[in-house]
Parts: sequence; structure tokens; C-alpha cells
Amino acid sequence: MDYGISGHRVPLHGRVKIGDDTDKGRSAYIEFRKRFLQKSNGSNGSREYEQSAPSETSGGDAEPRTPATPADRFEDLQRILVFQLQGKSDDNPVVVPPHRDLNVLRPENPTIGEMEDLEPRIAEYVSKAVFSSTTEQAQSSEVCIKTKQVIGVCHKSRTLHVGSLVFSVAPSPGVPPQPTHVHPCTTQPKPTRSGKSSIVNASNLEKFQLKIAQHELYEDGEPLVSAILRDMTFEPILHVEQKEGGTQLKLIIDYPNGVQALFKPMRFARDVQTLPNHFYFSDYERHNAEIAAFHLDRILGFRRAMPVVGRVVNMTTEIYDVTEGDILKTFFVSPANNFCFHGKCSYYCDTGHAICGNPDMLEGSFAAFLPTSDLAERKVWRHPWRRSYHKRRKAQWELQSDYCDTVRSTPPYDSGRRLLDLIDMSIFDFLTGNMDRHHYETFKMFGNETFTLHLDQGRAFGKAFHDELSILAPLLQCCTVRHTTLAVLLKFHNGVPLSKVLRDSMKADPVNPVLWEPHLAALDRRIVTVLDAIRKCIDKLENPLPNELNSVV
Ligand SMILES: Nc1ncnc2c1ncn2[C@@H]1O[C@H](COP(=O)(O)OP(=O)(O)OP(=O)(O)O)[C@@H](O)[C@H]1O
Ligand SMILES: [Mn+2]
Repeated sequence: MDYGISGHRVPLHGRVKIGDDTDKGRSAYIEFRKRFLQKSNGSNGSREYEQSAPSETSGGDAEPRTPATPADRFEDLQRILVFQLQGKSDDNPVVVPPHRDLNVLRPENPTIGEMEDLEPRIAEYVSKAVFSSTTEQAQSSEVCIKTKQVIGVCHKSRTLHVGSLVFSVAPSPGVPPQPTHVHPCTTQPKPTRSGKSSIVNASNLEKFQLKIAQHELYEDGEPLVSAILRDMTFEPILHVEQKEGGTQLKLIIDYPNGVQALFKPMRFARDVQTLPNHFYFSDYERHNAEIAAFHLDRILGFRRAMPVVGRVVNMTTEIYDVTEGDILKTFFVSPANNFCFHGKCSYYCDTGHAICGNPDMLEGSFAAFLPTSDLAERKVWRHPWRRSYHKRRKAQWELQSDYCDTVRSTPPYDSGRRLLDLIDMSIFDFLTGNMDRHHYETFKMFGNETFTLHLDQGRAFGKAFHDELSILAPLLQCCTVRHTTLAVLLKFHNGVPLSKVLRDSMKADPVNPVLWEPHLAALDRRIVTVLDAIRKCIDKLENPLPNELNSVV
């Protein structure tokens, strides 16, 4: 089934509208949008904000006042949660109770390490491995471990590759680095012929990657997360190269021990918003959006985004000096005497869109690298609610009011956790204003019953004064949400505001303040809108409108 663009065209220069107002359907989305737009300054702050120049200034240390206690505590929604925890209200089709949610039940939750039979084996290798050197191995790399599959390759010298792990073998003083050979079945350590060897433990990122599980990237409170953030912040940068593919410039950063990060450079100050005449697909990426989205994903309890940290690098010593290839030819000094480069990519990689240091210090986001495909291949899925990526075309979901019924009856959205994951993602994206969710990825080895990665938030946090309701289309069209997601939203709405928790979480980042204050304020406002939407879904269920009425609302 193709969830792609419809090919339907609106008149040239016509405004691209969201939703079809003439559609006589059952779509909560269209109804909600109408109601939402009719609202004036509602007491709960749920209104569409126009793009307007704010009076606040960017950044700054002064903590703004947190919003006054909201008038509406959504007690009706709270009651549903309490009933469900008491084993009542189980049949509520809008709020999926924990005991029907595979993300909560997790009958199985193996890690990549367990699936690949790596974790226990590595421990075994550490205790059993014996290193020796033979001259013939020096000629080429060879396969040196066989278990369920080939997982270890001896490389030219001093390193042993096991999946994405690289073990270094330190030679004795005075002995040149030697090729290594592992005897995994040897229980008694044998003396090596030409020197003692030792195994350097896997890096924090490698350990993290092996612990990625079927239902989440990392566990709540996982200490490796802050260890990785620290590594990416303080470890020396050994090598840099441009990442192929994608539309905008990204660099792959190599640290010691095989640790890698995906670097997105800062292009604008925090308070520069998406240009009013730019579509979502021609917006620039914002490095700070990647940092903020990682924190937000963690705070909301999803744990589906890789750790990201901000860092200021010296463009000369930490980029120019450690890179090679065509990218070197794109470095130059600007008229303002700043060191700049533009790299090579399909958009915005020219002198007019150069990335410039100040004068040669450059800020960027560093996202911990996902496991390589050798260790854990990913499957790329077309997002059913993908936008048209065309200035005059609409996507199918924008035209068909019962679109969710179509999605719901199609695997993998017809059972299990997948549809609920997309609804979580739409709430996450609505909070951050990310309209750029064209594809999503999962780890192949876990099959369909696995979480969807929250990858690529570069176009989030672009408009602080506009709430893009169409991002919520999956929630509004399907009218279903996890109990746990609703509980988290209510917790922040009625307790310590999300803006405060996120601001505090990001204080530890080296490039704090990460977000412009109006973007933080927008989060608290948008939570109300999501809660309103869920309430609307429940109301519709409890008080279905007669058919004729339904068609005119
Ligand atoms: N942390 C990561 N580690 C490894 N690979 C990653 C990571 N994040 C993203 N990628 C891969 O790199 C690709 C491009 O990344 P991303 O989508 O963030 O960049 P982009 O320039 O916005 O790309 P596009 O223009 O296609 O949206 C992704 O499709 C993903 O497969
Ligand atoms: Mn992107």
C-alpha cells in the first residue's frame, strides 16, 4: 500500500490548506482543527499563535516565571487513568491501558548484545582469549572468531574487530605491533610468542550499543548515557569526514576507541526562526534542536533518541587539520575574517550558505552513533503521515478523513505497538514543531514488535509562536494514545512544567542555554493542546453526534 502523495493538485499559488473542510467525514482531526481555530484567547492558553516578534531576548541566565497554575487540570482524563490502574475503564478505545500495551508488558526485551550473542561471549573472550602472533597473519586481515556467525576479524595490527567493537592489543615495550589471533576455545591462557597482550575494554558507546533493547534504546537512569555525553564532549577528535547522503551538511566525528558521533553545525543564533515563506522542507537544520529533542525524548520517558550533546570546536585543529578529501577545498576565510567551510551536499553547500566559525570556533551538536549495520541493521519505513514535500501537492492523509482506518488495517499498524509509537512520535513532534518526519527507522533484528527510533530532529524548534496542529494528525485521526503517554503529559501539565524540567536538564550541556526561551514556553502551551485533543476524542466517543449533524460540524 502506498501512503504517498496523492498527486492531487491545488491551484497554482493557492494556499496549501491542511485538511479538507468540505470532507463530510468522521475525522476528529478536521473537527478539532475547526474548533481550535475558533477559539480566541482561551483560558487554558490553547490557541494558535501567529508568528510575531517576541519581546523576550534570546538566552540569558534569568529564569522566566513559570506559568500560573492552569485553570483546567483535565480531571476527566486523570479519572480515566485512575480507573484503568484500578482495572476499570479497560475497554476505553482512546486510552490504551498498560496491560494492553506491549511497550509496558514487554514479554521479551532482548538487547542487541544478547541477540547477536555478543555480550556473554565478549566476557568469555576477555577471560579466555589468548593472543599470539604469526607472521603470515601480517599479510592480510582474516576471520578469527566463529560462533553463531562470523563476528570477529583480525585487522592488520593491534586491533581485533568484533562487530562494532574494537579491542586493542598492546604490545610489550620494544616489540612492534603484531597481528593478533584469538583462540576462543582455549581455556588456559597460553604464553604468547612475542610479547604480552592485553584487551582494552569496549568504549562506553560500544557498551551502550550492545545494551540497546527491543523496546527502548536505553533504560531509565542508564549511567552510560552521561558517560557517552562526557566522552563526546571531552575526548579528542581524531578524524572528521563528511557524511554521505542527506540533504544538509553533516560530519562523522571519530574519537579514540572507535567512538563516533554525527555532527551538525550551528548555522544561526538561537532566536532565528523558520523564515515565514519557507516550507518545512526548505528549512535549515538547527543543531540545538537535536540536543533539545534528545533531552525532551528522555524526559518524556520514550528513550528512543540517541544521546546528543553540544560542543564548541576549534575549526582549525579539530576539523581542518584532521580531515581530508574534497571538503578541504571548501574552507575559506570570509570578508569578516571568520574561518568558514561549506562542504558538499545537495542543498545549502555553497559559499552563500557557508558554516562559519567565530573567528574559528564553531558550535555544533554531537549525536552518538547508532550501531553499524554489521551489528544491527536498520529498516527504513515510509511514514504513513508523511507530508507531500511539494509546495502544491497534498498527501493522502490530508484529503481522506478516514485515513487512519486504512492505516490501521495494514500491517504492521494493525497490531502490536507500532501505531501507538507513531502517535507518541506525533505528540513528540508536535511539541517540538518538527514537520519533517518523512521516514522512520527500526532495528531489523527485533522484527515489528519494537520501538521506532526518534532520529533527525534537525528541523524541530523552528517556530516558537506557531503551533502546527497538522503534526498531531495521527493522534487526531486515530483517536488513540498510550495510557503512559497521557500520564506523562498530565504529570507535566499539573506538576512541574515541562519547560522547567527541560531547561534544568539542558543546563548540564556545554552550550547551555540550548533553547530560546519562547520555544520552552511553547512546550507548556502545546501540552494543553494535546490534552484537549485527547479529551475531544473521548467526548466524541461518549457523545457521538447524529449522522447529519456529524457531517456539518
Ligand atoms: N546518530 C546517528 N548515528 C548513525 N547514523 C545516523 C544517526 N542519526 C542519523 N543517522 C543516519 O543518517 C541519516 C541522515 O541523518 P539525518 O536524517 O539526521 O540528516 P539529514 O541531513 O536531515 O537527512 P535528510 O535530509 O535525509 O533528512 C539518517 O537517515 C540516519 O540513517
Ligand atoms: Mn532531516
